[in-house]
Amino acid sequence: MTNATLQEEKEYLEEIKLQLTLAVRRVDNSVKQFSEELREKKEYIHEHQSGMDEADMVAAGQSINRMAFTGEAAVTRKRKLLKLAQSPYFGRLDFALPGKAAAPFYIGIYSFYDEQRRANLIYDWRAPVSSMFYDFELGEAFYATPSGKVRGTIGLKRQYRIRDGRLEFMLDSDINIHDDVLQRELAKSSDDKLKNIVATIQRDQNAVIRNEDASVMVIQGVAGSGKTSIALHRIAFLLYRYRETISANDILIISPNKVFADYISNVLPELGEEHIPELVMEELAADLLGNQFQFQTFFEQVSALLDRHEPAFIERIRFKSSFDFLSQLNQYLLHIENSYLTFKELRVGSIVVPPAVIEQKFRAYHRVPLLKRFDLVAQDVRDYVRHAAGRKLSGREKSTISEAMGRLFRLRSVLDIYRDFYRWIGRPELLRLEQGAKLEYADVFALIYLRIRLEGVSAYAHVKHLLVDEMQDYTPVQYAVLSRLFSCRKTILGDVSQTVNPYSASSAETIERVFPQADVVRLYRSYRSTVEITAFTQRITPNPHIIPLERHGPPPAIVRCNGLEEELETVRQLTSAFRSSGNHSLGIICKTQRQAEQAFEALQAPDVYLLTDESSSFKEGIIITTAHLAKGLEFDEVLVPFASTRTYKTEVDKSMLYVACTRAMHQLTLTHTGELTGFLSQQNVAEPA
Ligand SMILES: Nc1ncnc2c1ncn2[C@@H]1O[C@H](COP(=O)(O)OP(=O)(O)OP(=O)(O)O)[C@@H](O)[C@H]1O
Repeated sequence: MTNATLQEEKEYLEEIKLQLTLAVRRVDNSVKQFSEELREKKEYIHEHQSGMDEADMVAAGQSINRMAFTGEAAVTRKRKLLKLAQSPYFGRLDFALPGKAAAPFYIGIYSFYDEQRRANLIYDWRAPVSSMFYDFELGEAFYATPSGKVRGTIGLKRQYRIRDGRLEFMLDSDINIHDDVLQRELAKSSDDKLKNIVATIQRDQNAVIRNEDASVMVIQGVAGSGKTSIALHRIAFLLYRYRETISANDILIISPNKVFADYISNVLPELGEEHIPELVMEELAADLLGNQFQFQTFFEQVSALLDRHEPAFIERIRFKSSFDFLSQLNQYLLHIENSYLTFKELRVGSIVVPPAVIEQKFRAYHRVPLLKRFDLVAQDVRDYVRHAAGRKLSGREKSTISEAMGRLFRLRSVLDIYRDFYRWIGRPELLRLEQGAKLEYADVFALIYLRIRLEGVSAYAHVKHLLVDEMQDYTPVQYAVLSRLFSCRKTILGDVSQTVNPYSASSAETIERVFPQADVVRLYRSYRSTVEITAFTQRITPNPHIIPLERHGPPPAIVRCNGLEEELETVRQLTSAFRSSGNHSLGIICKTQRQAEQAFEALQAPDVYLLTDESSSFKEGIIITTAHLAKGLEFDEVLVPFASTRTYKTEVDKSMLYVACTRAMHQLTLTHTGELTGFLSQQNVAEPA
């Protein structure tokens, strides 16, 4: 790149910054004018209140609201302009239509339209033309618009990093997409929550983000492949593409816990979108059960599995996480409808209602959920009797009819029906419903499913796009519930290797059985960890398809200690070493909550935070937590204490170890007392320095 080019680009940047400053000034002026008008209007109303009738007041109120709304829009615009001024664009494409001269397109996080020049100075990364930045190198290219494909040639593709209004570097990319820039981005340390990746979105990721066709999109991607990032960018894309019909409030994110929800909460605002409503699975469950039942949470279920190896408990979970369970529930629903109804003759005064009449009325409502039909049939039978008798019915006659309809079906409540299901399949031992005890987590969604099928639930009909993260931890019955509650488009993502409960893990294939129309995308490139860390984690749960990005760092270390005291002292030392390293975040990830508390006690420092299932926000710096809660998060450095064979021995333990180790970006250390866990063979492990 020549100095002249650099000079030109610097001048162009200054010019854009100037235009942005002028635009900010214009917004400021208009805001000032608005508030002035608003003040005058309010004063006017105040003074003339007595002479105004109701219609005048309503009109005045509306005009104030309109002004306030316009004022808010101006504030949002100003915020975007100021953000652009820090980093106006990250890419440029020179694109020529056939037979025409090439024109530059600068691409940034938002678009910037200069009203004075009537020109788009910056294109939003989501604009149709910007897709070529991610999809093509130099040469022939095209982009799709709602009215068809536009073809042409890319003559130049340039990348920039502009921070605080200063050009830090720029690169012409004529070979492969952004590898250099991507490397630089990934090598940085993270001190914060998940960030936007607009400048370095990869081609396969872009295809997922911009997919407009899939009604259900399932993304199965290895650890660190950018699933969560992509899903959030996809939401931003959909909000832009369908801005006339979808707003932030029409989207729902189902996340595994509050900490995760907080961890991902920055990305959309960074992309200029509002905060998206989110629900934790358990909140959804409580809502759907009408807060009638106390139930075990997923976290408690997993903790119970970690604490004790109880075959009957495992068997219950395993069965209720199978696709077969869902099929049997469906069969049972058909069965009760066909076999549990007894239609008997009904006498009301001198009128006889034959069973066939009742049955025919009942069957006519086959689209209505079973338990909702009885009232409707009762109404019809009342009409029938009234008609036959040629008079009004007494209160007592009406209740005779209602009671008789209630006796048509021998089970009263959804819970009774659920209990009966286990008798029907001949496995009553699979349901543990002790008086006063909490409902087991594995039963929660089965009960909800029956409730939806038998009583109908119409909540959440307003949602226009559903995002489900950590899909591996939800079972077919949970997906069946989601499918019935949310008829909208869905993006579902996760990694079956990162389950925290191997007895209830769902793979993309399982989910496809519930959503046969799903488009399944698989991502194998891993961006988070160094090659050394990825190679290490592959020893726990191998995946021959994983492709780590070529980025190197120190090999993971395993430190053997002589006794608990020494191990805790080692953790203390490693934490001190972290404080003086260049890294910004350290995750000390344990298997159980108890171990996390123990490590926390031992460290006792003001800059160390303990994250528990009660925590509601992500903290920066040094965090002690469990693998379950660390799922989905990442840290510059990860420390896994107690990596002995005593701690990590079962299948569930292995999942935890894999999740814990895959959280590390640059550095990973494990400590243990006694024999090292069998999930890590000793070979290739570097001894600690
Ligand atoms: N195209 C990209 N450019 C820059 N960084 C990227 C890109 N794709 C992913 N990353 C980074 O890789 C890391 C992992 O991303 P993310 O957490 O979205 O992955 P994930 O697949 O959801 O991970 P996991 O399943 O292991 O929790 C993040 O730091 C993210 O910023």
